[in-house]
Amino acid sequence: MDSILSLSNVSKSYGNFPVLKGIDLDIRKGEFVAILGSNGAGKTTLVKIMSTLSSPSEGVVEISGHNVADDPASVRSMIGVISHETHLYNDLTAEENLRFFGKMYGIRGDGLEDRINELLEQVELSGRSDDRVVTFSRGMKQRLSIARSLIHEPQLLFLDEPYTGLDQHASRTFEKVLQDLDPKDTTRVMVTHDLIRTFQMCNRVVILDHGRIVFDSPMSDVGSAEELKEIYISNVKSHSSI
Ligand SMILES: Nc1ncnc2c1ncn2[C@@H]1O[C@H](COP(=O)(O)OP(=O)(O)OP(=O)(O)O)[C@@H](O)[C@H]1O
Repeated sequence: MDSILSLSNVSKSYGNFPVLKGIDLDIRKGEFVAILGSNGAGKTTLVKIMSTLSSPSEGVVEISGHNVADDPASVRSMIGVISHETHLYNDLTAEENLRFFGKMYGIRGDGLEDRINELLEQVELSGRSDDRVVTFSRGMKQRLSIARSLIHEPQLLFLDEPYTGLDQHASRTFEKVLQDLDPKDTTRVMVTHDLIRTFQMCNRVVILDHGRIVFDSPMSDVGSAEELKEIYISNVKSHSSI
């Protein structure tokens, strides 16, 4: 399969403190990659660099052959990001938020309205489409943020602990949204601490420890969630987060 995301010798330091150290990673179209690691391992920093929200101190990031540093605008139209920050406007309604982001990506007319309705239904917010986001609970904001990230049908979706704030029902709804994405159309990279979900959903696992990749394997080579936990523990020097 073709490569969609490639990192060569990517490093990042904050002042004198190195957070990422010489990361080489190649992600192929259609993969669902989990990035695991303990608190402070550098996972969010890595995702921010992959998704153009932060620049590396050294190294090159390419998305579909575009160098992210030279051509961030082209790259942004190809990617979606779900993180702790919802990037929603509190004073706009759910529908107005999605319309705003859709237009930003150049989607217009009936196509945009259909897409908004489809996504609101998928994240089970159709009944609240005309309510302002300021009246939403945290979990509802997170669900709308999921719809926002998918409005332009991104080829590459980054998920940084996407289950934060979702209750059991909303987590299942979200899993269904994720599973309904055709892997041919959407490559996924997810940071998570949830080893059971990782084992069930992802087809590749990358473990980061102290800013380096210490394990990278297809999930088909991992026998069970229990085995994944053992692999995690044996590869991570401090494992307070599991
Ligand atoms: N803007 C910043 N300025 C200075 N240091 C930072 C900044 N952002 C992150 N760091 C530091 O970089 C290291 C890696 O942080 P990062 O958020 O990438 O970790 P993480 O693996 O995502 O952790 P967690 O599991 O807790 O979310 C931490 O030591 C953190 O304190």
